[in-house]
Amino acid sequence: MASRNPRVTVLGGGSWGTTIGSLAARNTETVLWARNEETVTDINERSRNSRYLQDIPVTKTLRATTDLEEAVAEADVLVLGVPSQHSRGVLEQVTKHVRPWVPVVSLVKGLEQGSSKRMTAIVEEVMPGHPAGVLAGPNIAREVLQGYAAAATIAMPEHRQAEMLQELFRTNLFRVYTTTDVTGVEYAGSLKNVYAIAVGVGDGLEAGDNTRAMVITRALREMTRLGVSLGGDAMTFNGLAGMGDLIATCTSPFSRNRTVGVGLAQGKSLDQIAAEMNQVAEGVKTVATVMKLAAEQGIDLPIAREMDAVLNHGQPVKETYRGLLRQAPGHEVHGDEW
Ligand SMILES: NC(=O)C1=CN([C@@H]2O[C@H](COP(=O)(O)OP(=O)(O)OC[C@H]3O[C@@H](n4cnc5c(N)ncnc54)[C@H](O)[C@@H]3O)[C@@H](O)[C@H]2O)C=CC1
Ligand SMILES: O=C(CO)COP(=O)(O)O
Repeated sequence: MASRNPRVTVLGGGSWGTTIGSLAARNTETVLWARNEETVTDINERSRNSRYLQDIPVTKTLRATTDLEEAVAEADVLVLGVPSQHSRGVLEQVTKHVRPWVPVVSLVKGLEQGSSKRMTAIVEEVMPGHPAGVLAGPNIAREVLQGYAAAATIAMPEHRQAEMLQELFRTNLFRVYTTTDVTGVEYAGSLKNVYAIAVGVGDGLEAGDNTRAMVITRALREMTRLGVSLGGDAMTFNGLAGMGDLIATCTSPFSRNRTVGVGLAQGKSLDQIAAEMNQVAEGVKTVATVMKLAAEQGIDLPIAREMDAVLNHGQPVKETYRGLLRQAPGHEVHGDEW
């Protein structure tokens, strides 16, 4: 890393890219690349991103630009903050302008449709030689930006690099832990969205607090079974990126994924929900990929399967919990049942 203060460049001017940019700008020089001119002007002139984060102020020194080449050419650290289905395209645009040793930290909680790849695998493909990692945890953007205490974990293949990057993102109120389990953190972050939709469906059907706790707990088991079989560490799923984020996303009224589930239970169509929200809910597209990965691993994921049936195969939402309750429970820890 450079001897001057490292420059962080965040790609993506949505709610989370802006929030992470704001945190990093407290510690070091930070540039945010957004494609929307109004967002750039809003950040540069008013220290706001009102489109995504209403009137919550961002750090005054955070600078934004629509010029991708200018944003990345001098970067010492690249942060990927665009939704999963657009990440490859953005990385392809930036790769020729970035210096070869620059690490890439993904904020993305989704998998690429078709290839089923995690974002760090895409970085390795599109930007070979760049160290690739991920920052994830229970981090509802607006709460972090408002300054409520929160924590996340940064995963890099080399622990020393995770420790260096930790310093760029942490503040008194945003605690950044380190790990080398990139695979586990990425799968945990992506999988929890699918289960937040399931919990939203339960909440929308007014199924009650015990049901919510049951689904969250059994969801964690499903996430862990798939994530471990794909190479993640089981302990990661019990940590901030797993259990922590599952709790936040399944219970927060601000979660977009949970909101999708609530909307479906209220009889809204996916198009209607997407139009009302105007933000990404990664779990909607992740569920089919998760089913594909589970089939390849020979693992049954009953809760995810019900969400796939609702989202992709026209199953009426009211059938969801009926379907699950028909299954007999097995061994709590070792069983394959939900
Ligand atoms: N919002 C949150 O609380 C958190 C979000 N995340 C994850 O961060 C990632 C980004 O999500 P958000 O910022 O919340 O999304 P968002 O919906 O708030 O914003 C997405 C941003 O990406 C931009 N974008 C979309 N396609 C693009 C393209 N082809 N080129 C350039 N820019 C493009 C949009 O213009 C928008 O600025 C997602 O994977 C999400 O799961 C992770 C932690 C917290
Ligand atoms: O990842 C998040 C919180 O950690 C944000 O969740 P949603 O995308 O469901 O809003």
